[in-house]
Amino acid sequence: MKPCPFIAVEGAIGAGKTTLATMLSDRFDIPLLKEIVEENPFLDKFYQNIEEWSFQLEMFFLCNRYKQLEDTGLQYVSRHQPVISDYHIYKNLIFAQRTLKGVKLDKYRQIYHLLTEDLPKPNIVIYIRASLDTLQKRIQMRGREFETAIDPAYLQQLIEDYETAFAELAEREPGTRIITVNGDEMDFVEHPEHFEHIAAQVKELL
Ligand SMILES: Nc1ncnc2c1ncn2[C@@H]1O[C@H](COP(=O)(O)OP(=O)(O)O)[C@@H](O)[C@H]1O
Ligand SMILES: Nc1nc2c(ncn2[C@H]2C[C@H](O)[C@@H](COP(=O)(O)O)O2)c(=O)[nH]1
Repeated sequence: MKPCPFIAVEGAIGAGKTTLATMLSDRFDIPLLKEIVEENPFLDKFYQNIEEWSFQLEMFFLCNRYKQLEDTGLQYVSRHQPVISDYHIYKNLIFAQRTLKGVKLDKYRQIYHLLTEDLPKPNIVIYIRASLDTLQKRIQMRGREFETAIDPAYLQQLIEDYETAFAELAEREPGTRIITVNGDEMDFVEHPEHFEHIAAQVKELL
């Protein structure tokens, strides 16, 4: 018997996670867990001064996701009900390792491992890989005011961090099915056939 699907859609900022997760949720009638972004009180300040605000921001994301995934475990996973989210908890570490240093990073890592060790983990991960150019265009298209301050060098580093992190995840968790989507070529917003191609791969795993 196939395990009950817990699907996470991942990729760097603007890769299309929320868009694709929403489309898949609609297609397969699976409840969607969405990241809360607009109510985040630190994002604006963070992009103005990363060093000053990174610890507060990373802890805020970690605590929010912890609560959401704890609820997900109770509501869906432990009841063998499928669920899809537009993030994987692992992204906390990807970002924190880029934005924190020294003692703060050590403390954060300890808290991260403590909080996440018994959280439900996705068994299907859709990783949208996209170039800097694509991410910048999509971030601009989305038009969030605070993201106009994102430094292209930061975004490029995140792209590389994601690549390393997902290669590590594949090695560490061979049981997790990872579907990699070429986000530069797959325009699942404008081209229905591109979405169908992804949906067919997901359907095989359900
Ligand atoms: N594959 C795609 N092709 C074209 N536009 C896309 C694609 N994926 C997302 N978009 C657009 O890019 C913007 C960012 O997408 P979003 O899903 O919010 O990204 P993320 O959740 O990864 O940050 C949105 O305006 C969305 O409509
Ligand atoms: N420093 C961090 N920033 C994060 C984290 N998760 C999300 N974000 C930022 C990136 C975007 O500006 C915004 C929304 O994220 P999307 O990828 O959904 O566009 O929040 C994090 O853990 N740390």
